[in-house]
Amino acid sequence: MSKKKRPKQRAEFRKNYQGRVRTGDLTRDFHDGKSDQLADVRKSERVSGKGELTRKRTVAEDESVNAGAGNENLLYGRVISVHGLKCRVLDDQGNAFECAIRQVLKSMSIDGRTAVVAGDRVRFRAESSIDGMIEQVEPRHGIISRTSRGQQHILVANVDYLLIIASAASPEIKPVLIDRFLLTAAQCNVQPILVVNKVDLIEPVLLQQLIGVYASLGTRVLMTSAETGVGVDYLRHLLAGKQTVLAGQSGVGKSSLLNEVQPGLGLAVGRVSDDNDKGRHTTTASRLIPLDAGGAVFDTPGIRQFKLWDISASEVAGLMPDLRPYVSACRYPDCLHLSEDDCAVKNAVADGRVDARRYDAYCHLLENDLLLDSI
Ligand SMILES: Nc1nc2c(ncn2[C@@H]2O[C@H](COP(=O)(O)OP(=O)(O)OP(=O)(O)O)[C@@H](O)[C@H]2O)c(=O)[nH]1
Ligand SMILES: [Zn+2]
Repeated sequence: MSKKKRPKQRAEFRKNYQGRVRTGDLTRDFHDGKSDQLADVRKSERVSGKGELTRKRTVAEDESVNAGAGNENLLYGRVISVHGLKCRVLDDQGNAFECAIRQVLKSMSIDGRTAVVAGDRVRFRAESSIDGMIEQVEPRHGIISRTSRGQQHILVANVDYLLIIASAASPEIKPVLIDRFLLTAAQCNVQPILVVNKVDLIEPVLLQQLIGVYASLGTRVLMTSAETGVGVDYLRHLLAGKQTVLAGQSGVGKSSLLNEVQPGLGLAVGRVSDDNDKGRHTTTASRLIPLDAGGAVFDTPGIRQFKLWDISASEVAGLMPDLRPYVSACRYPDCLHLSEDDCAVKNAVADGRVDARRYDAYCHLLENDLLLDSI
């Protein structure tokens, strides 16, 4: 085989391999947090030389050999963060490695920046106890991204849940922030979970109306207290085996809740300053927190407070499940449902088919987040 033909063949191998294996054993096992077990299964099948899995894996090995290295000694890991050409990777035992990216992976991506992204499941070669080389990247699902100058920039991949944490008090609950995160979840096709923490600070009945609105949209809503432990068991149960990204402003209790979900984590907890009712961003670096029950929580400052980067004003109503049914009935295809005549969304609000508070939320999002930016 001539050297020139190799990249094409590799691409074909990759295509076949991805199509047949990705949605099956590798990805699922990772989500179940059973990669050690999987490694054992593979080892035994390698010995027996039989079975589907062995055959598929051989293709993968060929691919790696083509890339210039065998993969018997590759470790599984998850990328925590990417800094230029280096990635910080956590292996399945929780050891951290600084990894470079194999050139062939870089050249396969159209945009060099997305060859490897935070959240990626990778196989890498340990070159010392702290350094390594990423050889393979598993296919992605649940991508949270933004687009800048026409290019998609992935912030984190392989996300099952966007955990939107708000606090009932101190800082006070801000529905606008919740709405913004919900839109992002809808746009990225990631399931949102709304957690209202610090319920020990108020009469829970005061939250009933707000929670009712979100629950009626089909959003899962939990009330928790890191202080008293209310709702923590259920949260732990939900997060088990899933890849979760945290969102929520500073001081709402993200670290405190995680410390309760997994006792012994010992994450630093900040103090909400009295003067402005804001937290202080105790946590500034990206972190990946593997959970004992499988899965992991991904916490990165860039995502916690993100804005509506990629959503245009005309898309918002279509991303709100209660407004969506009326959008296509509008007279003008580019209707913003604000001041246009004979607007189906406004008519639905007028006769009570859409909750007026939700329409207010819609106007607020548009006016504060989107229209101002574009003026
Ligand atoms: N009363 C009460 N206080 C809480 C609760 N959860 C957290 N706190 C307090 O709120 C403050 C902020 O908590 P953190 O866990 O640091 O909040 P965070 O969201 O991780 O903040 P950043 O790291 O700045 O983003 C601390 O003083 C916590 O003790 C709760 O359920 N009830
Ligand atoms: Zn309209």
